[in-house]
Amino acid sequence: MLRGKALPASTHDQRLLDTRGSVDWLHQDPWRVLRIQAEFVEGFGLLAELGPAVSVFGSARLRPGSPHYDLAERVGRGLARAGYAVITGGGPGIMEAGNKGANEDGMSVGLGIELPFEQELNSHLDIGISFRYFFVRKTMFIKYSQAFVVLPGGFGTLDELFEALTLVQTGKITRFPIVLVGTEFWSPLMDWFRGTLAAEGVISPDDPDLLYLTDDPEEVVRMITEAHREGGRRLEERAALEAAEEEAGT
Ligand SMILES: C/C(=C\CNc1ncnc2c1ncn2[C@@H]1O[C@H](COP(=O)(O)O)[C@@H](O)[C@H]1O)CO
Repeated sequence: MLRGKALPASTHDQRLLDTRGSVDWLHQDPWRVLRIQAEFVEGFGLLAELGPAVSVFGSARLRPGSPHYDLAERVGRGLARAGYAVITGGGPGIMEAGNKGANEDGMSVGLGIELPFEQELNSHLDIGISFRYFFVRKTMFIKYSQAFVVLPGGFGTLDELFEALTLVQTGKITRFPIVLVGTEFWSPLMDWFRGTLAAEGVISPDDPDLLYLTDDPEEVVRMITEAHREGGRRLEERAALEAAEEEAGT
C-alpha cells in the first residue's frame, strides 16, 4: 500500500505505454530478477534431458601442448565413452580440451559466462549456453552433474572446486565424487587441508577424504562409474527397505 508522498507521479499504465521514457528501470533489481529467472528457465530447458553428466573444471589459460590440456582431453574422451555427457565452462584451455575429447564420442556441453572482454564459446560443443550470472551457471553445473573432475587451474577453478566441496561437506547435495586430476599440482593443497585445516580443527579429519586424487584418466572414469553404481545400489536398497517397512506397517 502506498499513501501520500509515497504515491508515484504516474500510473503503471502510463509508464507501460510511454515509449519515450528512460530505460533505466531495465537495470533496477526487481526487473533483474526476471532476467535471472529467464536464465534459469533457459538452462533448465536446454539441459533437462541431458542424461548422466560430469563437470570438468580447469584453467582457461592452458593451451594445447600443455600436459594438463592433454590430460583433460583424455578425461573428456574417457567420460564420453563411459556414457557421460561432459559439461565445462565452454571457454578455452582445459574447458576446450575436455569438450574436444568428449565431442568425438559423446555429448559435449559448454556453460559459458559473459565476461567484460569479448569471448566466444569453444568450437567443440553440442550444447552451448552463455550465462550472465555466475550463480545461475553454477546451479546448472551442480544440478546436472553426477561428479566433478577438477584439473589444474586458478581462481575460477578453485571457486568451482570449493563450491562443490562445501555443498558435499554440508550435505546440501548428495555425496558424489570430486576428483582432482594432477597429483603434483593438487598435493600441496591436500597437505594443507590435512596439516593445517584438519589440525587446527576447522574441518573434520575425514573431510579431505571427500576428494579423490589421481593422474590417470582411466582411473577418473573408473572412480566415477563405481561411485555412480554404488550410489544407485544404495538408492535401490533404501527404496526396498522403505517398501518393506510400509508393507509391515512400521
Ligand atoms: C582468461 C580467458 C578467458 C576466460 N574465459 C572463461 N570462459 C568460461 N569460463 C571461465 C573463463 N574463465 C574462467 N572460467 C571458469 O572458471 C574456471 C577457470 O578459471 P581459471 O581462473 O582459469 O582457473 C573454468 O572451469 C570456468 O568454468 C582468456 O583466455
